[in-house]
Amino acid sequence: ALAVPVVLLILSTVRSYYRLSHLPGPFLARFTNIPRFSWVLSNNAHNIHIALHRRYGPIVRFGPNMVSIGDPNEISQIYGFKKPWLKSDFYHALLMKPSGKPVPGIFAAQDEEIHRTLKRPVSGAYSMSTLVSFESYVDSTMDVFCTQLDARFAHDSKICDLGKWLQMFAFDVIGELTFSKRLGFLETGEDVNGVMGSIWGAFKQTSLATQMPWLDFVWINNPIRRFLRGNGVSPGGAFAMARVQERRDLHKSTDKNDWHINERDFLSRFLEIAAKENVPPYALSAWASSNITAGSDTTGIYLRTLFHSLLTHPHTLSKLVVELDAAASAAALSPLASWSQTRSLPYLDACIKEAGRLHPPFGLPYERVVPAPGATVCGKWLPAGTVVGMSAWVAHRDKALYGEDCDVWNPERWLSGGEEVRRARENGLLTFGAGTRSCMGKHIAYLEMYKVVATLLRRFEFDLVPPKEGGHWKVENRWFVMQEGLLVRLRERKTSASQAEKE
Ligand code: HEM
Repeated sequence: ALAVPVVLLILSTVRSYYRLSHLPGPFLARFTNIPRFSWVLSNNAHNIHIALHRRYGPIVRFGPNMVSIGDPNEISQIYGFKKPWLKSDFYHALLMKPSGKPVPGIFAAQDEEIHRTLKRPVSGAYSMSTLVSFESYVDSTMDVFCTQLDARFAHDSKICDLGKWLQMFAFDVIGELTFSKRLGFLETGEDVNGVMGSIWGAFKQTSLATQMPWLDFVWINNPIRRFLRGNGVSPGGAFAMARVQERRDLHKSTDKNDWHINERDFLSRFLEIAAKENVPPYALSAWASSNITAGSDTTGIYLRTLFHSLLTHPHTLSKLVVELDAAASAAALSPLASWSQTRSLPYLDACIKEAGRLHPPFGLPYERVVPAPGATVCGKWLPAGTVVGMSAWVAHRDKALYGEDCDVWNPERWLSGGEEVRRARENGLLTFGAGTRSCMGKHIAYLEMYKVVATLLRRFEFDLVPPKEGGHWKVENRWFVMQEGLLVRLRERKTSASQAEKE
């Protein structure tokens, strides 16, 4: 009786082996997903992926049905706007399943119809033109951030875990923008209710399931394990839903017929849309929680890379500080830097681009499915149904595009080479994804980052704490490429502006 399934298994393995046998790659990966699962388990998948592409070339077979692409020229075919290729089952593993059943979300939706239904009504809220209306929320959080750094660390040589504080800033900004309420991390200096810890804990498991989506059923979301651990909503989701309820109660208790209870935060926009338009019941929670999960850690990781790179390359830090000081002396940069002021600082812009290139926050390929009848990618035919993906880490280390020194921090690369080269380099960036499913929060993330980097570097001086005092820089890839060990000592800078303010 066992013979039939065994024969079927052998036949299907042989068939899947031959479907893509014309592609190079590690031998075992032709038969099983275990290698790519183990790369993620090692916390170092991004570096393994880069090494494999350097060995085998721009197209590498990562699994029986998974192919990784490294050539930035293929971005438009795979992710383009014309006929977008659908997201693979990688994303199924990421869907929230509070009671076992997946709840659709903008980020992870595989079905184009569901994605459109969720995205269309709210996309205007994320556009460049809406951005300025969110600026005051970033300002109020930056103000708290600076006050806390000043009070806790600037007056003695106490060690500050700047990496943790940048992450807390990124979460609190999103709380402000979305709900007009910070999560309270900056005020307390702590991960209130374990929101940050629980997201990272979940990613440690789901990142593994993305490589073998059936694991999600047999292990992570196995009904027996779920029963044992209880259903429960994540602390981040609970925070979001509590804010929605609060706002609804407030709305009921006022006679106002609109949702503009306090300015125009995201929640007021979401509730207004949900009241006017015919949207599915899960839409509101999908919108309210996606800002926290997609927009907080990502921005925190990006900021850590930026500060770590500047502090380990002091000549680039000095150059940036000179640019900021010159702008301030020309009255073109306020103590709480404004978005419009920071947009005209070319070296700041180059540093921000370079941080996103060198250490993109997402560290696994963005997987898509080749549509019928198949497609030629990097000169090789891929039959319909093949899963292909590009990792930003691999694409951003394309030597032909970014230069021989692409493994190291060099903001100057964004200021040299002429307009055409710069444009091609920008188009090769996958930091925020590409095409129809690219990041909706990109402008918001830039708004936060340009402002906070300029503000902090004008106000404080930072010294890295050396490894012998605990400053061990450590990077762990579980889809988010998290860092640890950005420890600093800081003090207020004696700029002419701060002197004048004191006098
Ligand atoms: C530096 C910070 C950020 C980075 C690096 C980043 C990166 C990305 C990437 C790579 C994707 C596409 C992933 C894929 O194709 O699988 C994405 C999608 C998305 N991001 Fe971001 N993101 C950032 C900040 C934000 C912020 C601040 C928000 C919200 C306020 C946000 C909301 C979203 C949403 C809703 C999507 C799904 C879009 C769709 O599928 O249509 N992100 N992000």
